[in-house]
Amino acid sequence: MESLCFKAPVPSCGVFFAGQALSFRVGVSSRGFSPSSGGLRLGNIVCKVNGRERRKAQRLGRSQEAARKREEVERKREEALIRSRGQVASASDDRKRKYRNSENIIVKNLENLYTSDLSGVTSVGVLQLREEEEIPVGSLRVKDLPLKSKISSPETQAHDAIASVSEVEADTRMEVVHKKFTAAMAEPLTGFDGMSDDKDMEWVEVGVAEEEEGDETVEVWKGDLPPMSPEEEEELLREAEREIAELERAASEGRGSVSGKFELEFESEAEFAQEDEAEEREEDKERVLNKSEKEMKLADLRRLVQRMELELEEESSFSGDDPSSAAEASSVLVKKNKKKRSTESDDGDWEVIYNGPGGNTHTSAGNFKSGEWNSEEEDEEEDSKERGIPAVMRCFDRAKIYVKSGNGGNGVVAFRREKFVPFGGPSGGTGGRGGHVYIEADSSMNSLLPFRNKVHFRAGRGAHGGGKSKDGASGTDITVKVPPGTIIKEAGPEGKVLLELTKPGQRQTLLPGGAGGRGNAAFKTGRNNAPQLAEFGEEGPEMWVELELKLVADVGIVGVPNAGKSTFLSSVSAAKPEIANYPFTTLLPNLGVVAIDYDATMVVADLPGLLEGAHTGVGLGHEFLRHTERCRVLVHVVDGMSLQPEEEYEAVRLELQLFNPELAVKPHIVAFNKLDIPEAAERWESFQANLRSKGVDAFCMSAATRRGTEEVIRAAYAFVEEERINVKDYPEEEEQGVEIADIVRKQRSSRIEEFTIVADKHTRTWQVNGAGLERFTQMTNWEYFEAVRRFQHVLAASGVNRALRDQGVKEGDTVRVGQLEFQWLDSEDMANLGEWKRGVRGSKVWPH
Ligand SMILES: Nc1nc2c(ncn2[C@@H]2O[C@H](COP(=O)(O)OP(=O)(O)OP(=O)(O)O)[C@@H](O)[C@H]2O)c(=O)[nH]1
Ligand SMILES: [Mg+2]
Repeated sequence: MESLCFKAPVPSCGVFFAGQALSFRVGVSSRGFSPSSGGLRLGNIVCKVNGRERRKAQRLGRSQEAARKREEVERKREEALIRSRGQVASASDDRKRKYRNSENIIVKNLENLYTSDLSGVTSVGVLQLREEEEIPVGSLRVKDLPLKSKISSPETQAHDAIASVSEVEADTRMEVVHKKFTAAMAEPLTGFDGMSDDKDMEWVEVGVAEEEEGDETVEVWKGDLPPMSPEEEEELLREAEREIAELERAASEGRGSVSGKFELEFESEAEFAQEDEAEEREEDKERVLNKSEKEMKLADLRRLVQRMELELEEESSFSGDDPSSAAEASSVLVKKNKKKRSTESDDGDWEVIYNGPGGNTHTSAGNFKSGEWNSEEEDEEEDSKERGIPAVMRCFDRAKIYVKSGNGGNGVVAFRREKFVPFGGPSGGTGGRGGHVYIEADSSMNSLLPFRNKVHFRAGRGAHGGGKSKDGASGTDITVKVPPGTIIKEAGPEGKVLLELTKPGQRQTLLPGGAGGRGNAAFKTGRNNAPQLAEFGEEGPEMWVELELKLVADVGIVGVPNAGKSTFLSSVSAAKPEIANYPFTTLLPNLGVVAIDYDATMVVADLPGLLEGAHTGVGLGHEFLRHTERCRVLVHVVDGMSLQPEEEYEAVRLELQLFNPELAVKPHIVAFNKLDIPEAAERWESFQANLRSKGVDAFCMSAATRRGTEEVIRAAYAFVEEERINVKDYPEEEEQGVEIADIVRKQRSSRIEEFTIVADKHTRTWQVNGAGLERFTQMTNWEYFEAVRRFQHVLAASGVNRALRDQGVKEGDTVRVGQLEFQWLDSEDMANLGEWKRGVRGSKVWPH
């Protein structure tokens, strides 16, 4: 918003602030204006200090504060003078009165401006608001600007304005004067064309009314002015003058305040300083107090935590036979898992042992030779704190790894030098290709836990070519071993599935290694029989991939915690999962192979228990249900000791459905467990009847005594067989995945003519994108002149130069191809390449 400023010879000049350039708005909002920062000022002008001045003021610091206080005194004196003129009877804080006062001052000032001798006025200033800092002042400093002819004779105009409104009622008169004034001033402002120097500034006192927040216009107070006789006015003036004189005396003597009608105050600078220091001390004391309080609180908290930890330890040492709630068990769980021990034998076998509550141990074991296994207790603790579940559970079936295939070896420039063989010809060999990254399903692995410790997999780089036409050796390939059932995805939220390894021994190329760079022997042609250029080896691609394990099992055992799932698995297979009488004994899925009739086998997976609300994260959540997705049949073990087995059954079914509707339609067998216990046997009849009414046939068994388990297994096997016939073996899933190696190969063979140009006209940068061109740029060895020339030729032949010219590239613009940046030169003569032409063939020195 533009603002008005005036320059006038100033009949009654107000306070001067040395060196402060201020800008203001007529009718500026009073937002940010606080009475405490200066109170109601003469005329209530709200000003904004421009940035430079504000910074200056900040630098001035304390002296500025002192100056402000001096201004305060001055201001009060001004106020006293005004009041003494009879416009306001007392120095009350009443807002309405203040308002009335300021409005009157506006009119007064405007009238002054019009009626006073403005023959000396040479300019009208317009200042722009810059900083959002408002300070109230009573006077304005304006900038010198050429005054338009319209108000070059302000005397007559002002007289006219006053004359025309003299008959109007007193209260509306203000409005009219104000309007006229604004109209008169509006026009010259449009001619504003800049500001002059500070030294040309002068001061004028112009009142501006305080405006209500958000209100656009200046409010004009309407009402009766308190009538005052000339004698009263004079009396008031004399009184004010007396007090001012007294105040000045007090100030010169360095005394405190002067109490009178206007309650003026004055403090010497020394007093200011003293007061400030006292305040600071007070503040410091407060800070110290707060600090000690905080420390006390912190110590209290620490004690509380220690006590809780002790309690937790006591709690967690309860006997294994004690039944306890799920919540208790899971709270103990995290604590107990800290007692992890992991070992690794020399031949790559690994074993992780968890000391569960009640003295039970859970063991996971496997073999991997590619990865190193180290126990990282502290890391795990931190992880478990972060996510609420032990890291080992999170890392069981998920991992994120980095793979990079090897770079190709560089080609070399060499010539055959042999006695009696002049001009032996080029003999620079080609670099070897970089190593590939393979991925293989290893049946000896059953989790992705090894990837907790080894994340980066890099294949070896190809050896450089040699003289005598020797090609470099290929880089060493590496194989990332994963358990069967692993899905390999691109990292990221929308990562595509790249591969799926389901069968043991299945092996795929994940990333092919970079090609070796050609040596100069490869560039020999009829026209150039002594080429002096070679290529760099191609960089091997790198990427982050996410691994996700879905166990490959024929049968999945589901059910609530403590139903006897692990007991069932142990009774039907040779697997030895942890069995204990508390919920969530099983934290990671266990696999077991069940042999039926000697020749038929099937894999059974025992999964961690499910609770109602698992999909919202209750208990261990339903994360592990992912592993049942590949199962052909589900065995639902129902806890016979449960008070309401039917409801329990329904809850688990619902959780299955919520996780994946496909799971709910999978064939499933209901096995009512713990039939050896009389209470359970009592419930069996009603349970069976209940399920039958729903069309489900339930089995009953006692996993502990192995009674009835065979029937369950046979029923499950029948389903498995049926499914096997329906779906001939595993569907060819690996064919569906996106072969990343194919993508890489395709990119490599992409043509250099296929490119796009992205122009940033602002920075004059041209980005040329194209897989073929980028590969070519990366492989160009800039050490050789011929390579540089070849690059230029390729740019021309591929149409890049023409396309850039068509799009308006100019001399000096930046052109980027892949990772390289060039400057565009219009001349065809290749500028500094001229050096090369002067017979520096074969030099490896760039002509800088
Ligand atoms: N009497 C009797 N007890 C059983 C039977 N099956 C399991 N149990 C007991 O039930 C308790 C829990 O058995 P688990 O096999 O650990 O149960 P789970 O379903 O694997 O439990 P989570 O792994 O915690 O989900 C153990 O104390 C078993 O001894 C059974 O058929 N009869
Ligand atoms: Mg279990």
